[in-house]
Amino acid sequence: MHTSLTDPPPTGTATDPTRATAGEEELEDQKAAITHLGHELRALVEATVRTAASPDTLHRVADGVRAVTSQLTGRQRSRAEIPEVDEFPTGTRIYSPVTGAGSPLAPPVQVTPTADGLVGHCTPGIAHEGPPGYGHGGMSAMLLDELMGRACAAAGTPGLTVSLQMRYHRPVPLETPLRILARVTGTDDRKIFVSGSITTQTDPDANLVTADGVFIAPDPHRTRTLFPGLQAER
Ligand SMILES: CCCCCCCC(=O)SCCNC(=O)CCNC(=O)[C@H](O)C(C)(C)COP(=O)(O)OP(=O)(O)OC[C@H]1O[C@@H](n2cnc3c(N)ncnc32)[C@H](O)[C@@H]1OP(=O)(O)O
Repeated sequence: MHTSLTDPPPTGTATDPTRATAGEEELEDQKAAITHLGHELRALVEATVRTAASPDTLHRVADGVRAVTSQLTGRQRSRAEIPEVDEFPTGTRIYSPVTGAGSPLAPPVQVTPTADGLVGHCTPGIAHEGPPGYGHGGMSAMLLDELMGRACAAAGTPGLTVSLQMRYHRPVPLETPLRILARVTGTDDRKIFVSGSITTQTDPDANLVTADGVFIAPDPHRTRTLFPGLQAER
């Protein structure tokens, strides 16, 4: 299972049963619309980094994009605000630059639980290029950081990365379905030890990138200072 830029736009996302309120239908509509826009923006980003269009065309498109951007008016989300459609810290983050269906930066990774952690699937495009034809090393770190962080939350203890040790074994091919694994390997008080790997889906035994990370569950007394959006909305 993976998504690519050529897939049709996905519709909607999983429903959080704790949100069975009068606004649920509106939230689902909002998620579907955010997902639709994210899909089109990812296609724009990919077309932008692949095109060989003339300067005239690029200027014309840039003016068109500016006109489109100016339509996204009205209230803007503040820095610490958690979108109403999110299920922070354990579920969907719709604008995540890794998994967010609404983010033009995200491949986006589809995450599924496994027996002992999480598996992610995605197909990065040329927009995520480092060496010609291969993924950017920072992109691999971002994929693993997110999946490993989510593995902490899935194991019951959301945490923040304090250390991420990366090992790049082979270049990560672009436009190739990838598999990202993450699992918690141990805990010590607030410290959570996590490992992760990236392979292609067709050759899951050949590690391209591996990582070991330490995550820290924030001191419960400081969580609301770190994330004031939780205080306001949850
Ligand atoms: C919803 C899922 C989303 C997933 C997103 C992906 C994850 C992310 O990208 S998170 C963003 C990147 N990370 C950050 O911004 C974190 C920045 N760091 C911090 O804010 C703080 O270090 C914080 C809040 C995590 C911990 O601070 P604090 O509560 O003061 O912890 P502190 O008392 O210093 O350390 C706790 C323990 O961790 C240990 N520790 C701290 N840093 C490290 C480290 N780099 N390596 C190993 N151990 C460490 C300490 O030694 C201490 O251990 P012990 O209790 O045995 O002495």
